[in-house]
Amino acid sequence: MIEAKQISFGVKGKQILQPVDFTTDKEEFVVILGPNGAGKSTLVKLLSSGLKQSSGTISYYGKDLNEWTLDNLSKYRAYMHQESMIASNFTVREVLEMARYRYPETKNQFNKFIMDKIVTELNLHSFLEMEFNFLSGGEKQRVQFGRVLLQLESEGEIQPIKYLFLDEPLNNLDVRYQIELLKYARKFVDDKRGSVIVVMHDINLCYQYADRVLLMQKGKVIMDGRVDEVMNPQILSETYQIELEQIQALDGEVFYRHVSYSSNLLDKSQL
Ligand SMILES: Nc1ncnc2c1ncn2[C@@H]1O[C@H](COP(=O)(O)OP(=O)(O)OP(=O)(O)O)[C@@H](O)[C@H]1O
Repeated sequence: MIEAKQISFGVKGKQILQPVDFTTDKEEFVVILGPNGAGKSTLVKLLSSGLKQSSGTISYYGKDLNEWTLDNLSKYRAYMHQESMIASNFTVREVLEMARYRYPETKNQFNKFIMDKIVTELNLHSFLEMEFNFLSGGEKQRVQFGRVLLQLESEGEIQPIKYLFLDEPLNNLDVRYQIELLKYARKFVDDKRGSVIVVMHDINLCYQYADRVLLMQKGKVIMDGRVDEVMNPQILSETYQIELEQIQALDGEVFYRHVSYSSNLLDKSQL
């Protein structure tokens, strides 16, 4: 369980995140959605301990974050950030092996097993021996996703719920790998291995994969609820200041699109 009470963040007198409560106590796929600069990455950094809140408290499984050692916390939550450079010439294999660094007690046999499994499932074989920094943007994202998954793997019992924080993980991925990553993250939740808390911009993919959505605007969480409650087209249109409509296909699939310019949204004299 993660419980954040009235957490906020400010810097040099500028309030970047207004006080917010956030609790998650079951396996769920949570998407943090909102316009650029809304405070999404800031919230994810605070919740994953990548940044210290200016006020409020955060606890994991009832224990305040301040009381956790990094070594211990790393086994329960992993954070994939937006920037993918690594300040050294490590190979992809070394980057992945580093994720197992906090499991010295785990037998090498399990480390090898889990590494082979994730490398195969994410199709990373072909660049294992390449220098990480020479990979393309999308390839780096796939390796980083593998790294955070490896970080959370432990032998035996799955309990307690683990937390996978992903900040814009779809950046640079082609459409195949966007879907594969989201399916993998969804399976992580459905297999009861943990919760996924992800910042993303694609509202259609958000609707397809999320259980719960936190909608942010101007440093505030303006809605937090089930995906179908939050992703009301009127609310989304107001938040993004662009007219969006929800379409239901014949097979029942729901998707969103921008109301076309043939509507009265734009001044046609400018076209
Ligand atoms: N350390 C900082 N110092 C000053 N301003 C900051 C700092 N961190 C974030 N900000 C500002 O706070 C706002 C929120 O930033 P944040 O990265 O959380 O937004 P975001 O919703 O993730 O945006 P995007 O969708 O563009 O990635 C932005 O205007 C950003 O410039």
